[in-house]
Amino acid sequence: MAIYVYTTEQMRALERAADAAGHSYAEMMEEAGAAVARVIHMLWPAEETRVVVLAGPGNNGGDGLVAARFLAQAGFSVTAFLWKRPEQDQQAEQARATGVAIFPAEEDLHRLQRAIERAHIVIDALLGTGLNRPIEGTLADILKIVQEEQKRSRQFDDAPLVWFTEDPSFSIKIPHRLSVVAVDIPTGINSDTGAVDPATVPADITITFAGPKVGQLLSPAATMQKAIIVADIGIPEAVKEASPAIAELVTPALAATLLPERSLLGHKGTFGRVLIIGGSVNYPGAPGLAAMAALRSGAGLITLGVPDLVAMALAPKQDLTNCTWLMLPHDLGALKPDAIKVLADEIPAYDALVLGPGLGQEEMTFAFVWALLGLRAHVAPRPSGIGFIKEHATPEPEAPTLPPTVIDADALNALAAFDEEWAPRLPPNHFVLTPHPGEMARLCGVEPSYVQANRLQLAQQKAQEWQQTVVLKGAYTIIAAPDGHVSVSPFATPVLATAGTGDVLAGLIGGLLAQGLAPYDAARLGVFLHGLAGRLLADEYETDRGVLATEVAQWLTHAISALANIAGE
Ligand SMILES: NC(=O)C1=CN([C@@H]2O[C@H](COP(=O)(O)OP(=O)(O)OC[C@H]3O[C@@H](n4cnc5c(N)ncnc54)[C@H](O)[C@@H]3O)[C@@H](O)[C@H]2O)[C@H](O)CC1
Ligand SMILES: [K+]
Repeated sequence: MAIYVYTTEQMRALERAADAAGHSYAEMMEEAGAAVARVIHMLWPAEETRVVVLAGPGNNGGDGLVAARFLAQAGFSVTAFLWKRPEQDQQAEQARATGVAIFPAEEDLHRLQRAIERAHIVIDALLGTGLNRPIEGTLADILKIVQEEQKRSRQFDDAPLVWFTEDPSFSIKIPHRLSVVAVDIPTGINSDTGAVDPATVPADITITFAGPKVGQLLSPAATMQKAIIVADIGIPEAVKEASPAIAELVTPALAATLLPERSLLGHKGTFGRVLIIGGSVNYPGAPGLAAMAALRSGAGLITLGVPDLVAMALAPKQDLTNCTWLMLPHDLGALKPDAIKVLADEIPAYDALVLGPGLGQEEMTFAFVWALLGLRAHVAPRPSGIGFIKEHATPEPEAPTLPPTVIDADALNALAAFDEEWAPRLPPNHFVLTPHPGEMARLCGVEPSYVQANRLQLAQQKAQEWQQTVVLKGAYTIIAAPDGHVSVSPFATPVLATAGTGDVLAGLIGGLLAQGLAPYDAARLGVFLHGLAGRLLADEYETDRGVLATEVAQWLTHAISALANIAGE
């Protein structure tokens, strides 16, 4: 079952279409509330748990009251406070009939405060996607009460950011006393832009309906939600497939379908050869990390094309004894255009290339990148002829035809530094560009803040303009295809925010390209496995800091195994 990411308008259209197809609004609300209750019941024991539901004027409040009813029926002790919602409201009446104590919030904030002080769970059902103005007055007062109590009680710091469907594959950490569970989105988050009202209370668990709203995945909203669970509210598959969405979420099920088949009769040639080109004196480790990841991806043969002194430093490293080496011409440890001569003969033997990790930003290295990509013929420095001796001009090698290639790190900076249009000169749908926001900003000639504020749209627009797959890294990494399709990674883990993890991702995608995946699919699967490895490591260490990029590379094998198990289910 595919999960899509929606704008607020797309979500409303989807609900309209579901309603028209016979799945009424009332049924959707019923399912939404039931899902919230189900998740809570899965994680907390009913008998000992006191729940306070804060219900607002719209459908979000309705969902909350449906959840209140199901929770009361399951044996939880439930109190609901209505804000701007009549007490005779249908959902409130039904909840009351099952034993939910209901009070108007406005009239007695002290009672509300006392209830929250004694509660284990606060359900935030005040506002959902209907937010349309700044939060003030009583609503701000209510949220302040929750926030203060949350601060007093919480152990929030290391809880990992996770994303999963209603069948949780990862642990959720429950803060010691008070947890905040948001219905659909935390109140105050703009579901389109990701803007956050200062009154917003961060949620430990957000249960979002049908699919994530795009704003949830953008900054700063992404930081206001820890675990996000996508709950099915019964919208028929056919309606979902026919309705527009802004992106697709890379779910475990989707990633599993992308795993390359493995023939029993395979040999190392079957599984593809990857050539990693990078490295410089200042960054000797980066190509090594890419190679480790390519090895772990299942590719058959990995070669590192690096300056010899980088090879000396890397060759003894444990995993890298499994690689072969290609020494490339360099000046003081920086690759130079002459490297093309060596590469021209070698490249036809490879199924994929990774270009960039650790290259450095020397002018001659950029010239090498341009020449390799066929952007500009390499002009050899003229030998200083003496006297009458005739210059013997060696013919310049043509830029070799490249296999599918990952362009990463300083190779992206080389593209950004190219003084003409590079995109039209590259064969279309042949490259995966893996910029982080800073590199993306340079490539697009905009500020990094602009990239972050427009992540999804910018990646989509540029992938189409450049006719290549773009992986815009960061929390909820975006993968955009040349044909306009966009996928979003479900992972937003700080584990991966450490030096070298980008090199690991580049090598991994390269390894998947070598196994025959198309650029967009290699990128989607690579980003997923990379995030999953980080997630598994965070669970293993029970912390989301201090994990090394080498470990992320090593754990790719665990990630692949976990995913293969999902695929086998
Ligand atoms: N996704 C689905 O298929 C389903 C979603 N459901 C839930 O419905 C909400 C959206 O409901 P809606 O009634 O449109 O909006 P809200 O409940 O968020 O509230 C709107 C309400 O609040 C007023 N308002 C907006 N901003 C403010 C503000 N800053 N201060 C005060 N008042 C404000 C506005 O004027 C309206 O009166 C969605 O999130 C889901 O939870 C369905 O229930 C199931 C199907
Ligand atoms: K909410």
